[in-house]
Amino acid sequence: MSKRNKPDAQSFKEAGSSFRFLASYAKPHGWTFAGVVACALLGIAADLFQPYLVKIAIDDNLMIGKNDYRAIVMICLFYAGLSLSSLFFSYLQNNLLQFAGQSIVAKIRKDLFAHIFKQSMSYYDRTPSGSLITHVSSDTETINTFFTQVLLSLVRDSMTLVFIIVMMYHLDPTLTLYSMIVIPIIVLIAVLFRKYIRRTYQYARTQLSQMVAFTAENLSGMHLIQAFHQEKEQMDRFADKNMSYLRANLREIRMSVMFNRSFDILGNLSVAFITWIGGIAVFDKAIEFGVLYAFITYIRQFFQPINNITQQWNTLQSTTVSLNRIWTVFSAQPEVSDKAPEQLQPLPDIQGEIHFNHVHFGYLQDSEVISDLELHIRPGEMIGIVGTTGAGKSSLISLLCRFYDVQKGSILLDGIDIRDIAQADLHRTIGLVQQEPYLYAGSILDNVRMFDEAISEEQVMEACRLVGADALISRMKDGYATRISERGSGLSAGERQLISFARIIVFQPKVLILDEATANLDSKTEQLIQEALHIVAEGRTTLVIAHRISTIMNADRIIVMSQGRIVEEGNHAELLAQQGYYEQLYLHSQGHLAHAETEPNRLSSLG
Ligand SMILES: Nc1ncnc2c1ncn2[C@@H]1O[C@H](COP(=O)(O)OP(=O)(O)OP(=O)(O)O)[C@@H](O)[C@H]1O
Repeated sequence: MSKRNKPDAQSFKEAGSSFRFLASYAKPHGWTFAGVVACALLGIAADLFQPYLVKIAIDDNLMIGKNDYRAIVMICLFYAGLSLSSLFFSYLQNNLLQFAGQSIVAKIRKDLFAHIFKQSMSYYDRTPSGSLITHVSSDTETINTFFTQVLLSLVRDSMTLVFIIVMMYHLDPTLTLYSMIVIPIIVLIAVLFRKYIRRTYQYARTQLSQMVAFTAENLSGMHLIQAFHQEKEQMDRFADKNMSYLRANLREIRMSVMFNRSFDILGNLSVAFITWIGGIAVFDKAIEFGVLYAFITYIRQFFQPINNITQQWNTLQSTTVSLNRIWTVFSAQPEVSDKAPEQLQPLPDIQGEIHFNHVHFGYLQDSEVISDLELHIRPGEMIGIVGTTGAGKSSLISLLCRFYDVQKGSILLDGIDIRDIAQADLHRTIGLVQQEPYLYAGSILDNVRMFDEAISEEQVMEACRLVGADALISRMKDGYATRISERGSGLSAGERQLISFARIIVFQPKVLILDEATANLDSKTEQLIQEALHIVAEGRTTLVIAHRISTIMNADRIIVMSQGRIVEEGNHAELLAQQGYYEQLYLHSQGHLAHAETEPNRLSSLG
């Protein structure tokens, strides 16, 4: 075995941990599994007693010319009874196992979804959403197959094997020993194929997950793809991935077929071998004919469970792979987490004072995007944030929302370090409106109150009236009950924005953040949004990131950022008077490009 393929202690440890994790989910269903084992035992006994009944009929009746019709009829009735009981127990066993398997998987899926939700933004930065979809959907489904197929086969078929060996030994120990010659060959074939099947299976799963991830990414970026006429390129890339998955699947199937056929051949050879050895024994009168008949029936039945167990090998491989992937998700600890409850500070009546206290932050080690940033915001103040692309404006907001933790320095809300506040409390205090507000598939009413039934329809209508969205909602076919589809398609950018403003009014956060909220709007809609913004910002500390200077011209204070630092600060008039970067941005936004270009390009040379 090459060094690369050698399972190291770590991989055994991981497989052990993930199966222990699965066992913890299976534990509450212990009694159901006990029921499954009991049903399997009774079903197998009913099955395996049947050849023995025929042996009794042959050796104790037919072969000795007893001609006891009553005994033959009784044997036949008993035989039929055993068949029916076997059917009944197998039905019961399947149902119990399905119940346990489905319940376990539903619980894992629920916990997995909750665990993914707990992760910090950095986790989503490095984990493609497509792979998370695969974990929640198909990986959990594989675990279900493990319970309903693999476990069923392991329980039922391994018990069948033991029963058959016991019955064969009872009939004739010598023939049993001859039959057992095949066992080392079976082990050899299993070991030989094991390594290859595992590798091909893992490869196929990786191809599938790449294809799903690619599909998910394309669906979320569909606007961009169509706008840039990227359909053909994306189709070609998809076709490549699809083809790789097809090839990987075919390779895996080829391996499985070879594996299964090897067992069939082995089974047929064993029957021929036993017929030969057993036939000689019958000629020599060493055994009775009925014994040989029962023996051949058992040896045929002997290969069935072995074949079943080995057929489950693929599923076992896939379960290991899926389980490891799910386990990896469960092992991920959120980088941003709440302190112990006793260390958390309660949020009293928040005033909305914010202090960025010499904050340093970078997404990657040794690459700061916020450098020693110091900013003090008074309660109720409206702050405009402008700056060049990549200056760190959105990162600053992400830090305030605690999507990431600062690396040095601190952020204080009313004097409390936000790391000492429960995230749920912090997020209730801060309202975030983004350039593309997220809307759920549902009614307008539910979108404004975010499915919180405690918020009445009147409150929602009042909020919409305040931000000027009421008139447009009333014009819609079903008013507030109008259903909007995923991400709010069917509504204009301005309408989506107004709905997200109404949300702010309803949830009453003390701090309001608008991240480029008016960037996508035409000037008429922007005017509408500006008016709504003034209403929404009333009595709240407000931070507005804007590309258009017009959005923040009236802010109490404007900060200009570049390369993670504040380079200018003041109100609109003060900043213009400084004739610095702000003035340049202002001239750009006013369309005075010619003037701006005569100036040295100070914005891009900042830092
Ligand atoms: N999730 C992320 N992972 C790694 N780097 C990031 C991430 N988000 C932003 N950055 C980088 O951090 C820097 C600051 O980005 P940020 O989005 O804060 O700038 P910005 O001022 O909001 O820019 P824009 O006006 O273009 O939105 C940029 O260099 C950007 O590439």
